[in-house]
Amino acid sequence: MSPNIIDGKAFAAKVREKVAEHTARLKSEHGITPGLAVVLVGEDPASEVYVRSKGKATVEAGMNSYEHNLPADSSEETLLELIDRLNNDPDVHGILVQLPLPDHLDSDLVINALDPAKDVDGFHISNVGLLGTGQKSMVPCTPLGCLMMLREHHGSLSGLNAVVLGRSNIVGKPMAQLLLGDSCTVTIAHSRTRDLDQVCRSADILVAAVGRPEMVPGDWVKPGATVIDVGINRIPHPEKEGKTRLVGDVDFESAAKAAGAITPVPGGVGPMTIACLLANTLTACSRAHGLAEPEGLTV
Ligand SMILES: Nc1nc2c(c(=O)[nH]1)N[C@@H](CN(C=O)c1ccc(C(=O)N[C@@H](CCC(=O)O)C(=O)O)cc1)CN2
Repeated sequence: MSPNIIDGKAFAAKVREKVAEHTARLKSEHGITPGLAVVLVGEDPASEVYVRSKGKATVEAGMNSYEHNLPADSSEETLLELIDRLNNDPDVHGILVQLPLPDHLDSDLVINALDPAKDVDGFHISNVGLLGTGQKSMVPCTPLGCLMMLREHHGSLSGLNAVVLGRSNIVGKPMAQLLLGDSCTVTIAHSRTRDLDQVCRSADILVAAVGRPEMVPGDWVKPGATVIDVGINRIPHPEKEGKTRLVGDVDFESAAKAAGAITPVPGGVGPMTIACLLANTLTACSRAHGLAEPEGLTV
């Protein structure tokens, strides 16, 4: 791998190894096995793949995995009943509802029905508020993974100009909070931002999370900047008819020439999302049992 590429796959493998070591210790010293319940509603093919990967990674880390697949036309009541059961199950330390949910279900209502202590996605309004006020919370997996990679690459982030392109509740907003927590000067930019190219060019750290394929060209990247590409976009393959190819929100080829460091897609942020889900499950389990939290696996 080229020297300026941040290898998310390798980084995620290290996080997963650390989680597995801590999990083994929890078992041998305390007789506790962390458990993660993943709820999937419907048959969205991408979501099915992610849920399978999460289950596999959970078992590989030595944790218990509980998968709940509900039909696409499930009622809100059915889903809320399941969440209530999982909230009250002492063997379940983490609960995740795979997104997006089918349109007839209110995602905010469903997420806010989770016990915040088991909300390993960090999407519950209590966790959002705790993160925003700098208190101990469950931290959303994708931004947490980005922060871990940035800390590893830079050491201290203090005083750096960070631009987060995208304002979603899942990535953009929590990412900005985390960078602020590490004393960056943070700008949240979006589709309505004026002179977006210049704003991006001011960034020492540029996090692209807009969900628009290859939207950020190389000449928006300040020479030497660190670029974190959160985008996962499937576009038609240029050479293979009927096939698709995965690209980020950044035009990798041109951006890699300007950047001091850059995450690729695939193999960058994506694998860290699942690694951080395991880290959050371990954190939730340790907190539930009043045990010391594993170091370096949360903020
Ligand atoms: N409840 C949640 N729903 C969703 C989340 C989430 O964090 N919580 N994030 C995304 C999907 N996601 C996990 O759920 C996810 C996306 C991508 C990857 C990943 O490893 N991507 C690979 C490429 C995989 C491929 O070939 O398709 C990569 O980038 O290298 C992991 C998890 C939406 N829903």
